[in-house]
Amino acid sequence: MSSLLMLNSEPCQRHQLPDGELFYYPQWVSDPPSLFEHLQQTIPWRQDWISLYGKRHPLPRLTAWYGDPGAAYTYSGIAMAPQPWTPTLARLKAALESVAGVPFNSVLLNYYRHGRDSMGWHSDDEPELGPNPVIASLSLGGSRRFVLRHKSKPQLAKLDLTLASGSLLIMAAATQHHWQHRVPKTTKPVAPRINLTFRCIHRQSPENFTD
Ligand SMILES: O=C(O)CCC(=O)C(=O)O
Ligand SMILES: [Fe+2]
Repeated sequence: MSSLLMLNSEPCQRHQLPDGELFYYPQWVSDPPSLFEHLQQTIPWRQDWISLYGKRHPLPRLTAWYGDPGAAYTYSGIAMAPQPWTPTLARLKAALESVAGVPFNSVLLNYYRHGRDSMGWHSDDEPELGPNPVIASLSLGGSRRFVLRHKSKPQLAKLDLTLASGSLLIMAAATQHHWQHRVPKTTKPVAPRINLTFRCIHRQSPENFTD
């Protein structure tokens, strides 16, 4: 697998958002099609469901969750038990830690099969991610729009990015506190896409609470 993971960290585009910070590396993975195919074929993709007003709906994408034992996480109301790191995901994690300068202990993988798969407006601001989480987002396969909007200043323009195959987007500083993001559906024909978001889940230990 090592040939799949020759990684470049230049050039980097910095987007200094009001109340947030993004770094974008358009070509971070050297051979995106091979890494896409490897993950598409070896990850046990699963269909999750959410309950809305008592009715169950399939999430419009497939997911998988890997991480250190104990990095349990609740995502969109779904409790995710992490699977142990594969060699490929462990290598990606180590390389991303050195670019981002922070440790990661888990990764959420999303598989967008076609343009009707999507992710709605949200922030990655669950308490277990801590106050200013650094999130490293790797994209492979079809390019999709990734849109950000400020939560409390609607006068600020949305930031409309297209995440290319092999790109790395790092979201840092207070971005998750002040901004939401989404991957909208599209009626244009698009190739399947895999996105990986590396995160650090802080365990909620009893000594964190004072009474
Ligand atoms: O697919 C993407 O680019 C975004 C994924 C995302 O926002 C998430 O996993 O929280
Ligand atoms: Fe997100």
